[in-house]
Formats: sequence, C-alpha cells, structure tokens
Amino acid sequence: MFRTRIKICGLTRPQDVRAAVDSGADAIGFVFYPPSPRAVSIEQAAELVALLPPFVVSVGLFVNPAPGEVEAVLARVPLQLLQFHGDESESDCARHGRAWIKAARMRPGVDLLEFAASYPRASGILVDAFVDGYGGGGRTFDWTLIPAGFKRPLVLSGGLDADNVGDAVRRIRPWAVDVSSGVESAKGIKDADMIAAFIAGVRHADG
Ligand SMILES: O=C(O)c1ccccc1N[C@@H]1O[C@H](COP(=O)(O)O)[C@@H](O)[C@H]1O
Repeated sequence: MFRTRIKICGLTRPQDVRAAVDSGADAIGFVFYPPSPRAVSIEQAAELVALLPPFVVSVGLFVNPAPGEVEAVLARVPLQLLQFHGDESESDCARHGRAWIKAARMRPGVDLLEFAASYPRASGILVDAFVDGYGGGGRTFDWTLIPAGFKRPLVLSGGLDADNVGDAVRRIRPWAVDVSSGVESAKGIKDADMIAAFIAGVRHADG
C-alpha cells in the first residue's frame, strides 16, 4: 500500500521535533531564511537535528542563499536534504553534495512541466502557493495547475492543514506533503495535536 511521505517544516523547539517524530513524520524541516519567524540559527539547528532518530530525514530550507551560506550550515548541521525555495538555478542547487528539492511557486501561467525540466537533478519538485515574499504563507493554490500524470516526485505544500490534506492526497496523490503554518498555534510554534491530526488525515486518505 502506498504511503504518502510527510514533512513538517519550520520547527524551532525540541518539544515540537519530538511531537512530529512521535506522530510519524518522515521529514523535519528547518528554515535558514532570516526574515522568516521560523528561522533557526546554526547552533539551534544542530541541537534540533541531533534529536532525530534514524530514518527521519533532516531538511534544510534556503531562499536564495548567499555564496558560502549553505556550506556554513552543512559544516555544523547534518542535513540530508536541501530545499531551495527561491529563484535558485539548477547549478545553484546541485553544487552542495546533497540531495535537494526545488520549490515552484504556483500561480496561473506557471508551467510546472517546463519548470521541472529546468531542474533535472532535483530529487523532487515541491509546489507551493505564490505569495509575497517566498513561502510559508499558509495559502493554498489551484491544484488543477498540477498537470495530471506529472512524473517527478511531487511534494505538495501551501496552506495544507488537517481539514484539507485528506482531499489533497486523494485528488493529487503526491509523493509527499509538506506543512508549516497549518500545524502552528503561532508562527514557529507547532501544536502537537494539530501535527497528529494532520498526519492522521494523510494516513486516512492513504487508506
Ligand atoms: O516556513 C517559512 O517560514 C518559509 C519561509 C520561506 C520559504 C518557505 C517557507 N516555508 C515553506 O513554505 C511551504 C508552505 O508553507 P505553509 O504550510 O503554507 O506555511 C512549505 O514548503 C514550507 O516548508
């Protein structure tokens, strides 16, 4: 039976990492984008990643990182997957010796097939709503913008929560879903019950 993978993103506290892991998250995301209220320092991230048990993927989220910024994080934080959520080129993303996924900010006129073709080495393509700034806006987008039969591993995000994620999984059947705002009681503060409800919604939709 297929199991939709689940990433919980924007964690800043040890208790939230433990709650996400205990609820069955497959990946935990840490934001290295200082304007975000969910941003963590390298020291914080190193402590939080150390809490992850085997087989829970540590993900680092970057937005147009400056030269050397990713390397500085990787020197101290054992990230297994990089998520690029800005305007990075394929070579910007592929130069760090780690698997990576590329976010597409979706709105009418974005051709996802064309977008994906320009990132051939991406492990997956994440789709998020186009919001002012870069992401984490807690907004859904028109899922019909995702072409049927999209062949690359698709990570669906953007305004997901326990109320809509089941419908999203049944309609889109993504490789994975990714949530930040939708499991928070406040920006950067995750709610254990909301995380559990979100994951239960995915598992119910998986059947
Ligand atoms: O979480 C953030 O603060 C953030 C900042 C900049 C870029 C992306 C960010 N988060 C990612 O955005 C999507 C959607 O998040 P949400 O569930 O709608 O809040 C997701 O991939 C987050 O990891």
